[in-house]
Amino acid sequence: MKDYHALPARQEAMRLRQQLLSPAQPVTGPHAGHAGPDPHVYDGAADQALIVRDLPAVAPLATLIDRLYHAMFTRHPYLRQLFPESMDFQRAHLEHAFRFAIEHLDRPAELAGFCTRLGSGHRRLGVLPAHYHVFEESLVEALRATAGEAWERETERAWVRMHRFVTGAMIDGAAGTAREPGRWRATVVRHELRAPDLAVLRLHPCEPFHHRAGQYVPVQSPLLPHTWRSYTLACAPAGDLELHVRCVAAGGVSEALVTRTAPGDELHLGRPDGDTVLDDDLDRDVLIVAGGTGWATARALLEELVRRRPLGRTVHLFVGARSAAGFYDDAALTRLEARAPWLRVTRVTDADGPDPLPAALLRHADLSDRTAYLSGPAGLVATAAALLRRAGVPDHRIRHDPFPVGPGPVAPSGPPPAPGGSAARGAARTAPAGFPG
Ligand SMILES: NC(=O)C1=CN([C@@H]2O[C@H](COP(=O)(O)OP(=O)(O)OC[C@H]3O[C@@H](n4cnc5c(N)ncnc54)[C@H](O)[C@@H]3O)[C@@H](O)[C@H]2O)C=CC1
Repeated sequence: MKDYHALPARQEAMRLRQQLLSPAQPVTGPHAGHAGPDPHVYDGAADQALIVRDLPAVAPLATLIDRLYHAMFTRHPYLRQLFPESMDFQRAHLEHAFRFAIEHLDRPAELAGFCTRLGSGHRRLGVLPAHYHVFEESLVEALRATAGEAWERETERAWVRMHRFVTGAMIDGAAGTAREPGRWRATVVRHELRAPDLAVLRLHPCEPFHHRAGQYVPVQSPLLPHTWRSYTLACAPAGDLELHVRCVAAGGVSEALVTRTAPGDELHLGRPDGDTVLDDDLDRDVLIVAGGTGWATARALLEELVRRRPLGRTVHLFVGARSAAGFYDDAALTRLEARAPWLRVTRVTDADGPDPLPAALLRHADLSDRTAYLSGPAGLVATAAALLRRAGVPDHRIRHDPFPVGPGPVAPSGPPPAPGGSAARGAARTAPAGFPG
């Protein structure tokens, strides 16, 4: 039955992909009719140079994006219903996605890999390949309206090629996962308030759901249609799922999950993602640094380590909270400690002095020869990553999730603008996907 649905979806994706990449595919306006980029020979560096050169003509990107959405919803009003009521988060994400694509255009293989994953994840949003064409028309309209008379058509063609390159990879990603559901349903089976602003939720997936320890998952509550936020799953794969959610602001998904969700409610989950996972071969000691609800990642990794028994290896966990009461899941940590003789735990609170987690790390004699997993507030992750790099840990052995979306300059090449300097390249470090909370 699943195959029955997967086949037409795959055929439709292939047809639209071919159409998008076809030389005969018209682009709106008088300069229509250029070839779309072949992903294998695409000269992203040349397009990047053109786009970056003429970026001031379409700046600020926020205005360009306003015009793009305006054009899209004017031409196709039905598309508005695919988006959340407030478009603020969406606009910020799209701006970040543009910056990310432009910055990575001179590394097409890396960009394509990222977009393939993004496309798989976008299936949960109900995005169809046909929507990408509508988006392209709206993009071109917005570019022309923003740049005015001075607009270079060659630069426009570079934008269109970039868009087609990105969407081609996204369509491939969506087609490659067409056998999976685009989203999963999960029932809340337990909801515990561990602090007035912090809840631990236990979820029972209604369909088979596969993730790896340390990955995050986009979550949608029926209380906020079309709004998704990512949370790290605080468990190794073993049936039910656990989320640790701190409510940071009113009106968002976190508030809905903490204050307005109860057992019996149904949530939607997107495809799990993230590279903060254990290597297949545990070939060196492990260091885990977790602050606040970043403990969710640490707990998942530790559960997996207990299952795999890292013989001959040690694992050192540095876990931090603002105060002793902030160790909201200490019973679980104590249980894990009892089962793991190879585990050493250092608990710190802000009463231990300024920047207690980084300070505790510095006191730890040897940081160099290990694989490190970092999770929690972005400032903490950036500081810890910088300390580890200074201690000689190579980038590919410093694992953490992408930093939250934020504005930044578009640079023609080099690493994404992560706080604390260049970041590990094994995974996307600043990314248009939602940052797990
Ligand atoms: N996969 C991941 O990386 C995950 C990230 N998070 C993020 O973690 C954060 C957790 O927030 P809370 O629980 O409110 O944490 P919190 O603000 O209560 O801080 C927890 C610990 O981190 C330390 N810390 C905070 N900011 C720091 C900084 N700039 N530099 C050095 N140390 C710092 C504190 O001293 C404390 O020990 C949220 O922003 C959430 O989005 C949460 C879960 C998973």
